Amino acid sequence: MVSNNLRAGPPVLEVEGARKRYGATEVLKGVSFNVHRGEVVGLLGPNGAGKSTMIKTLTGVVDLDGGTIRFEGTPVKHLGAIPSVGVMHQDFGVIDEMTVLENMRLGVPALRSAGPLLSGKREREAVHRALGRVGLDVPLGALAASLSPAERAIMAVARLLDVGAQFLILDEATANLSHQDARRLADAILSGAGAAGTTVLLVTHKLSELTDWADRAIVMIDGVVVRDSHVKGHESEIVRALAPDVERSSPAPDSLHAGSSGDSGARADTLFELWGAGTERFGPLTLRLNRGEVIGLTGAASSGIHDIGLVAAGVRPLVYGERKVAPGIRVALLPGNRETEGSFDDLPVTQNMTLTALRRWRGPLGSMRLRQERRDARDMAARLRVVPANVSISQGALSGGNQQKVLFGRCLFEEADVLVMCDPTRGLDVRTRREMYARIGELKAKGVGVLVLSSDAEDILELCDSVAIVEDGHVGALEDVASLTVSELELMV
Ligand SMILES: Nc1ncnc2c1ncn2[C@@H]1O[C@H](COP(=O)(O)OP(=O)(O)OP(=O)(O)O)[C@@H](O)[C@H]1O
Repeated sequence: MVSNNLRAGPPVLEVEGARKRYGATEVLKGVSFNVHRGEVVGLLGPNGAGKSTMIKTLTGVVDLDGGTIRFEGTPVKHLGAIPSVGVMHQDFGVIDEMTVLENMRLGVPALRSAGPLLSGKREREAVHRALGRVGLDVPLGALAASLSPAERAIMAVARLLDVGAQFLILDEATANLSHQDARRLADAILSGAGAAGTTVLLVTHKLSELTDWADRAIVMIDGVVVRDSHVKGHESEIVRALAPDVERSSPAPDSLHAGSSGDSGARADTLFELWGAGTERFGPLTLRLNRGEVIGLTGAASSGIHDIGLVAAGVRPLVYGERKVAPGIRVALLPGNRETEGSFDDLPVTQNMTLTALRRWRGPLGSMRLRQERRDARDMAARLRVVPANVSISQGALSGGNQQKVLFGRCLFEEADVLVMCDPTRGLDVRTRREMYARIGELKAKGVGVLVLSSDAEDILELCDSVAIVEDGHVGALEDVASLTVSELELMV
């Protein structure tokens, strides 16, 4: 796919011996690396390795305790105020309620006519030019909310490049994008007019993005850089550095699908149905989920798949159609957007894990068995390898991937018959992703029915028996996953 034609120039960014601790926890233990002009460098590492902390020190969100940062040869405290540095996070910094034009002109000096009056014409021309540079053709009056995820991301890049950014830090910015959308974004950044000198530092867990896009990979583990090499020709060594035991811990496809073969004791009775169901965002959808079955619905995050998840879990009401849950069946939800839908930063990890299953720890007189609750949370954290393993700390002190493990632990505590999982592996490292697949395989083998709503092709291929594509809220026919390859699925989404 795209490649940055320019040969790597001198180092733009040099980080030497970066150290950072949060209280007693030393998170960065002397991190050193550099990034050359025109390079695309992937910063990778397991959940909790310190990648976000490294980016936060680079962008000035938190201060380093020790070490140095040099930008274009000059020592700096951080890169936060340097105009040629642009940072993009998962939400792209786009405001949904504003138009494309308004988003593009946010925070930049207004273009005026001769006097103090704003020149609408000059503003529109400037935005047209900026969007043209990244090949984005969207109406300037359209609300950002109406754009596809790829368009929103590309618009955000256009805005950064327009204000002179040449060094882009993408901090898991592609986590919510499908493979195809991430490619479009890469194309926009690296193939856009004048993009030859653009340098990219890319934090990602998606190995496909690394191989598609990056020249070099820096692997961090436990606060230090353990590997720094070109990507091409070193792919398997990079995977091994990231997850030494991934092959061993990877579940065999047969064990993942044991539930549907009937040899696991799972019965093929119906747990849950949607009949001609829909809201203003999707539908009509008819779907039947049986015991031990995993059904996937895939499409871009904006396609309505998460809305289907909320409706399926009974969290959001249907506008039309019917949702039928067999008597006594419990449905648990892993929400798609933990930041706004169910992760409570200020509450301890224990409560984040247990809050939807408190009945488990209720004593005979209704009082809570708090010690048992904490003990169970500690066991669950150990089982899911939450790091750090201290369940008394606040959820907000965990890395994103570890927060996701806590929410998965919450689903497991619910002992539900139906699990509705929206983008279950978002932000998970390679090994943890494999472990989650294995855990879901175990649930399936026990007869739990799982509905996976994911824009990640690997989730669908590893977990699901059948899949339907969702496009602009329209749900296609269910297809047998066994007949699909990764690339076929990626092309479909
Ligand atoms: N505000 C905080 N207070 C205390 N500890 C923190 C805080 N933020 C992060 N940590 C700890 O620092 C370590 C590194 O976290 P960081 O978010 O940098 O990891 P990461 O590599 O980005 O992980 P992920 O891939 O899961 O996003 C973790 O152990 C985390 O618990």
